[in-house]
Amino acid sequence: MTTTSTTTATGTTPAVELRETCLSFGDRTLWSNLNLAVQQGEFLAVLGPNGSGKTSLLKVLLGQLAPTSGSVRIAGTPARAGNANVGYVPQQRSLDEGLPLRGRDLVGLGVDGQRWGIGLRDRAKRRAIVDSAIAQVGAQAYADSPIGSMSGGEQQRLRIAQALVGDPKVLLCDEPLLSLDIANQHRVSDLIDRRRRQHGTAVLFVTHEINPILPLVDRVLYLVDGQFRIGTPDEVMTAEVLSELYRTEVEVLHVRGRLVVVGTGDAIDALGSGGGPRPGEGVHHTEDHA
Ligand SMILES: Nc1ncnc2c1ncn2[C@@H]1O[C@H](COP(=O)(O)OP(=O)(O)OP(=O)(O)O)[C@@H](O)[C@H]1O
Repeated sequence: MTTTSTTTATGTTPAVELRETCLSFGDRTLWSNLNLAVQQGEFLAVLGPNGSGKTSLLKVLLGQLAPTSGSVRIAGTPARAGNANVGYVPQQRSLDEGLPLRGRDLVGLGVDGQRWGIGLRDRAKRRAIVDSAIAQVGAQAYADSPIGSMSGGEQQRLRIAQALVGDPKVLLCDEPLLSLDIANQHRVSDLIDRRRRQHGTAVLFVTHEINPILPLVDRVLYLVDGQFRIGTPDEVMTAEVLSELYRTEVEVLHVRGRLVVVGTGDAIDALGSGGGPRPGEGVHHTEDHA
């Protein structure tokens, strides 16, 4: 296993670095020989069909899952659970309406779980940190309301505030736009984009839909059935590359600045890729969530 971290041409340590990483469950390999350095402020979209290992990759970076082999570093140190350098926006679950938790309490959980402690003398500092995180996502108007009474978009902004409250170097987002309308998709993705530009936070953004974030994406990691490709959207989102990955003929159309990926459901099912796209989705990336 590698023990040292590389530096880039500009002398900075990558925010995320995987070297010769492999993840297997039993005889199923999700990926192997994965080499990836994500730089500070870089926006990496992680794409792939259901079951291809996107969430598992985030779990490896969170230190919740050990890779089968290879090394995983966050800001130069081995990945480990509870790392203050990592902020995490989990897959959206709708929060229980009866949950006795205000928006600011949810954000505060991010403080308590990180480096700040909860002693009495820290209260003023803690409040200032939480207020600042709430302001950064523009959630002041509803931060004192019960979380269960908020809309999906409002809840999602507060989840992002929770993930950012410890000022992490890496932000991991698991389908953060799911079930949001287009206006809220834009608000949430703009927030994340502003953060990485202003603070140099690296973003790994798992999604089934690249179009809502296409203008923000520096590179794509596309996982399919044990294979992967890494490159700019122009390099990876091509008929040639995706047909090779999916092992079937896939077309990529450019329609009014959007990418439309077309394949047949039958052919995708035939891949046996641990699930494939959801019923009726084809190869996905076809429409925004409306
Ligand atoms: N702890 C585990 N033990 C065994 N198999 C697992 C474990 N965790 C995940 N898997 C399997 O690994 C595969 C990848 O799961 P993962 O959740 O990473 O996929 P995904 O790409 O995020 O899928 P989706 O798009 O549906 O969220 C799945 O087939 C899953 O059942």
